[in-house]
Amino acid sequence: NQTPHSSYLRKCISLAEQSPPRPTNFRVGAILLSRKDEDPTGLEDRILSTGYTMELAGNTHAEQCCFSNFAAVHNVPEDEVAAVLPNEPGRKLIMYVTMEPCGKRLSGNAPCAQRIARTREGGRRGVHKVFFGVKEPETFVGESEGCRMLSAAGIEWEHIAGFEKEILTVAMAGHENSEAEVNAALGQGRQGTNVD
Ligand SMILES: Nc1nc(=O)c(N)c(NC[C@H](O)[C@H](O)[C@H](O)COP(=O)(O)O)[nH]1
Ligand SMILES: [Zn+2]
Repeated sequence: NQTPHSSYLRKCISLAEQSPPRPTNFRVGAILLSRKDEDPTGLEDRILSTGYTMELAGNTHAEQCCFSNFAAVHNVPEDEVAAVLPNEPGRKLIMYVTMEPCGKRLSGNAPCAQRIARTREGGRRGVHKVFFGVKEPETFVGESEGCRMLSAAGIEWEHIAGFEKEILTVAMAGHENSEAEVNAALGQGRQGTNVD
């Protein structure tokens, strides 16, 4: 199967490993790219931006940094990124994230599913699909709402199995008893399901 998902998730894990460990969030990595329609191999992908948790100042999430970095290159603030994202016929915007985009944040900051949904403002196609390696564990906000919010915004999502333990180990490295938390999250039985 010549899908590029595994190599992108491995790249996202490397990004997540650059995130400073904290007990109050997860270390996550994200990639934004443009993919040619009908190109399952991803050989014609164009990487647009990357991000990892707390890459940028403040309590920032990987997906948020991914958009902020792209917006900065185009001299607009992150909340105007929709206007500068490519909107080309024959190509679609795709995101790879180690973890399901958050639907709620304990800090109250705008969740990433909302930021992703906002890329479709102004009738632009915005992000078409999000691939992630794990559902968000229930550590902070209980049952995650991210996938439901993406679906509600007409954005497809898909869980790519096979990297759960690795992704969770990186994500929870700053947590107390992280090993036990990783195993609990793996056992939650929510990993590996494609239904939200
Ligand atoms: N998809 C995703 N990318 C991230 O970069 C990140 N850190 C999380 N983490 C989700 C988790 O639910 C929140 O980190 C907590 O709810 C605390 O909220 P804050 O991060 O302080 O806003 N999720
Ligand atoms: Zn988030």
